[in-house]
Amino acid sequence: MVNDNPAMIIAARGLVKSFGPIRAVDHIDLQVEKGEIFGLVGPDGAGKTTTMRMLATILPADAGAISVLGYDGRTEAERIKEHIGYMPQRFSLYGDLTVAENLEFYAEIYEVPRRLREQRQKELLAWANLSQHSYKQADQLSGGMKQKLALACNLIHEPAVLFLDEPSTGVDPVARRDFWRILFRLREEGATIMVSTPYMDEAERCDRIAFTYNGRILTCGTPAAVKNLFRGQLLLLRAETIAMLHAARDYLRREQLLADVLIYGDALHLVTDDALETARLLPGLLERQGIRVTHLQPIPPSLEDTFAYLVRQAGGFAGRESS
Ligand SMILES: Nc1ncnc2c1ncn2[C@@H]1O[C@H](COP(=O)(O)OP(=O)(O)OP(=O)(O)O)[C@@H](O)[C@H]1O
Repeated sequence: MVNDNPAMIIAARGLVKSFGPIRAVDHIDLQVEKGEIFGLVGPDGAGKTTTMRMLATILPADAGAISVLGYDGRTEAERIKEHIGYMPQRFSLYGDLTVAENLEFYAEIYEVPRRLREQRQKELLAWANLSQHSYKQADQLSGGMKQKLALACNLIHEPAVLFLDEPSTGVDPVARRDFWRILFRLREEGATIMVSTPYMDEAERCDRIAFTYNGRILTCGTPAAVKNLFRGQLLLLRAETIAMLHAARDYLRREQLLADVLIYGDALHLVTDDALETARLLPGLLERQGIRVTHLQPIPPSLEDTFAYLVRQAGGFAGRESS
């Protein structure tokens, strides 16, 4: 039995999916409790979309078992579809239809009884702050409004479980915060939400996360518990110029003086066994390479540092170069 714990709203065991030679999902197990916001977190190509599509019963798995709301993914996919909302990465709003017409369209798709539609649409428009825009064509909305309308379309049938695939991609930070406020409200109302994201600030907002990489789950837990897995000490380093920062990264990587060297915007994160000793020796060492250090201090690990650490432990490279 894939789900022997009734508190688990979403459960997967041994999920596998390949596309030709590519193993997109490689034996994934996960369990999501009622009322959780659960994040599938990882870089492009990690397998988040494929996992979510299997859980939403849109894509058959090659192997493994799924249960959503106690329904079996193999034999009761139609029941699952009735009770979930699934918002794919490129969710189709109809640009030439108005906001209200889009909601009506999805009410039809989700077979919401006609007598309930008007009331639900009104509530959702108010709830998403879109009431004054209901006459506008979807194409005329801002990115954040489009995203809220897309979410509203997926809530028209009042699903108990929501699958949101990278809902914040391409949305500005203010709209993203706004969107998360809506997700928190949905959680309060009892919804269970699975959201995929490559962004660590979004991962921090989840109740629990699963770090995904190369089709596998590296670890799963609360953001705080996941950060606790980091081993080593971290230093943040800034240099006089960005060119010097890059030179420092190249030098430290070449000489393999540290466990890891990652660039984060205008700073390096240095992973070391002994932060004090590294901080004592490094400025002089870099000075001799013509690199002037302006800032060097110990910092606690972020989720991003922990992800890079876990990928390293798994023998991979997180590939984070956000400079
Ligand atoms: N229909 C498909 N045909 C062939 N390969 C696919 C298909 N769908 C996904 N893949 C491959 O499977 C792997 C996982 O892709 P997936 O889209 O699940 O990852 P992701 O973590 O959601 O990343 P992204 O954010 O880029 O969508 C990738 O290597 C991808 O190229």
